[in-house]
Amino acid sequence: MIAQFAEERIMDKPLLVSHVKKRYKNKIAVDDISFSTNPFECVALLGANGAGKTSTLKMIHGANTISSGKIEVMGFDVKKDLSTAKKNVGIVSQEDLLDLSLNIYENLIAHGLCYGIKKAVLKSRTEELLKFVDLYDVKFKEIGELSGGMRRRLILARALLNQPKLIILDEPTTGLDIQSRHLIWDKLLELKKQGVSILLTSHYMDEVENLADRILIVVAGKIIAEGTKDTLLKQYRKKTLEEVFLELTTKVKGEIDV
Ligand SMILES: Nc1ncnc2c1ncn2[C@@H]1O[C@H](COP(=O)(O)OP(=O)(O)OP(=O)(O)O)[C@@H](O)[C@H]1O
Repeated sequence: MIAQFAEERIMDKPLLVSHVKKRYKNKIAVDDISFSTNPFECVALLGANGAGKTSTLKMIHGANTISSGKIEVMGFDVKKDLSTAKKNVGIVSQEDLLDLSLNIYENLIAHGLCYGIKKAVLKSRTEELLKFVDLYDVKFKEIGELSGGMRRRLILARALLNQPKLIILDEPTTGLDIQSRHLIWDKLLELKKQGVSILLTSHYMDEVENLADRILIVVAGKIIAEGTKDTLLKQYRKKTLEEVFLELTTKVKGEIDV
């Protein structure tokens, strides 16, 4: 079991984002957004290029400063206690930052040591995770030899080393073939069943439909719609999520452009 919920107190809200803004000089990239995630739940941020999704994720794991508002990860305030908050979240970002001089196994061990995981625990956890992401049989392969799908699964394993109850993924399957995408989806669904809370961004409607229990549609830094796929279809009287997305993003973007 990756996340040991049975033995630990389950946080009500693994992630709490409250009235958060991100400003880059004169540009407001994230404009007063609020949402939370629950254990056993996957929430998807859906938005066009430049909507503010990555900026939001970066603030959650401390790669971006928070211009205003509050973010809590497992109850830890990211502004006040970033290092503890970071230990409680697994990150699969667009930049994978793997060490090319180390093989798969060594990359995980090196990352675990940086997180302060004790060597004996780290070794067994690494082996367990390599099996979980189906990389055990190739654990001594160099990073340069890996396919895109293998790389993503390695990054997922790396994100899980500290047994986080919240994982955030920025476009986890972009550029992968359909088999590789399904492999990642299976792993994420398994984690969700174990109680992990997942926040992801994606441009793929099928990915969002497969994984997300709740969808937040982001336009120009604001959440303009939120719901399950079914509630969104009903509310906007559409047959597909893509139609809802297109209507909302085209209409609102048009209003903003004027
Ligand atoms: N470091 C930065 N400095 C200045 N502006 C930035 C910076 N990072 C992002 N932006 C701007 O903030 C806005 C939101 O960018 P962000 O990357 O968060 O969008 P996104 O929804 O993740 O887009 P994509 O789907 O293309 O990844 C964009 O207008 C972008 O140009």
